Amino acid sequence: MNTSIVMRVEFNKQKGLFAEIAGEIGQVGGDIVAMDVIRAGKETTIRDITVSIHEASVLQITEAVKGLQGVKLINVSDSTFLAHLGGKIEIQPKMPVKNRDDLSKVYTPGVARVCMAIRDNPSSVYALTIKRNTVAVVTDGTAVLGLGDIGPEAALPVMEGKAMLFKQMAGVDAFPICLATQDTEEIIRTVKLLAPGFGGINLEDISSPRCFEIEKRLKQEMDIPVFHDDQHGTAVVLMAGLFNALKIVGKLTSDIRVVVTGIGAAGVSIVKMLLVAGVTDIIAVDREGALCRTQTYGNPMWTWVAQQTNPDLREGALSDVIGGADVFIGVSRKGVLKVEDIRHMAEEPIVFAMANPEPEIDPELAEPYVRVLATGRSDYPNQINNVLCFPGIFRGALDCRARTINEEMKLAAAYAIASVVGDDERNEQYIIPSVFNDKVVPAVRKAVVEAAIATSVARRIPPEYR
Ligand SMILES: NC(=O)C1=CN([C@@H]2O[C@H](COP(=O)(O)OP(=O)(O)OC[C@H]3O[C@@H](n4cnc5c(N)ncnc54)[C@H](O)[C@@H]3O)[C@@H](O)[C@H]2O)C=CC1
Ligand SMILES: CC(=O)C(=O)O
Ligand SMILES: [Mg+2]
Repeated sequence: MNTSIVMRVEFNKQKGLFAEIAGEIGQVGGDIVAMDVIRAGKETTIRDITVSIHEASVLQITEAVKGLQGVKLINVSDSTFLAHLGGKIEIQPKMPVKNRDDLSKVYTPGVARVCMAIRDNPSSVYALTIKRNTVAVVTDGTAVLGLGDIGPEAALPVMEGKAMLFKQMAGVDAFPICLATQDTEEIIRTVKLLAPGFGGINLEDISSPRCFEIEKRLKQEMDIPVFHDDQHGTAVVLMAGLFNALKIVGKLTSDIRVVVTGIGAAGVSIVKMLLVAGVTDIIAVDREGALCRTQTYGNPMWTWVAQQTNPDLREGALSDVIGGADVFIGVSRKGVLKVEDIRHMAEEPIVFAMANPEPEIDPELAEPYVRVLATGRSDYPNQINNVLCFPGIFRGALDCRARTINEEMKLAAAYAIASVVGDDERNEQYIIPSVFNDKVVPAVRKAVVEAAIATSVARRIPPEYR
């Protein structure tokens, strides 16, 4: 991914040094996009040079400029880091507190009457506080993006980012909560203790298999919606892309064979959604090869998946079981899928290579052999990213005060995302709407509310349905 950096340099004007600086920047793939003169002396000048450059080359470019004779590199600022200075979100009051009268309403003594009203009628907390619009984004920092166990502090920028997107895309007030524990029971207890202030819980970047137990228990033991984004957000968006890809190749969910590789947080949820959507021929593959009900596994989720899938009891590595598959779905790691594997798939293969940041196969290698290709990346068409799901799904769940987010609501969200791509727009390069398409959140919200009402998990009927 490219970033933009600003390099403040001082150099002698007379010696053609700027050309040398520009040359070095160009050598390492940097693109000068702006330049500001900060000080222009008789002999020397100080300039801010703004450069667009691949993130991986930032160090190289600074070393190259530092190494030039007669050039002093005063400072380098990276726009990505600048965007994070002091954090990315804040709390804003809804009204100013200008005088004693205001103060006595929003705080003591007036607030006491509101507190007692909630004590007497606990459900009025939804009407009289932020609870109706709040989501806790909870992590323990153990599976952050594709970075692994980097700890709760290092996870905070991602959780702030999620909170930002919740607000910008769906008006949801989300709070980043990074827990200093990896103990399943402690996480469950802590989230339950936090619940009074929240209308929903978005679990994020908690490693598998602990994430399954944590989510299951919280769903059982709390009456607000709990949603593990890496499992279900990914599965919902993947299904949306799959529905549209199948329309392009003219195949039905009931007729396809799907190979899912990487049976972790995302993979398990994807298998569950494929089953709910009517796919019967699924082969789940992890490091040890195809999961098969003839085997026993230490991971109870693998045992469950093995029992629900692989009807022909196939065994072996990915390359042994991919022959004849209509669809490959990867949520594992870079390089797992080979061109040879794709060549053994059925006609018009569909490949979702979603490992971040590097997909299961280099898109350029795969492209000549596939009919539809999707990745998790923003620099290729068909980006599968859970940001298409979580803002709208929580907007809908909060608006109808759903007690849970069930399979029907997830499937409805997937169809809603797919429907944003019109029949006349859909093609191999466009199976999934952009994350900035403003039709996505309203479509997902509507579908989720309707599914919640239909399955009797809504505790409030929004005005438009009364
Ligand atoms: N595009 C998107 O929206 C999303 C992409 N992802 C990506 O999907 C990947 C998996 O994420 P999670 O499910 O959260 O991680 P996870 O750690 O829970 O699961 C990964 C699974 O892949 C398996 N695996 C690793 N190497 C393998 C190999 N060579 N062959 C077969 N299986 C292998 C692991 O054993 C594990 O079961 C990551 O790269 C992540 O960044 C995850 C969520 C959203
Ligand atoms: C996108 C996301 O949530 C992840 O990669 O973990
Ligand atoms: Mg995540």
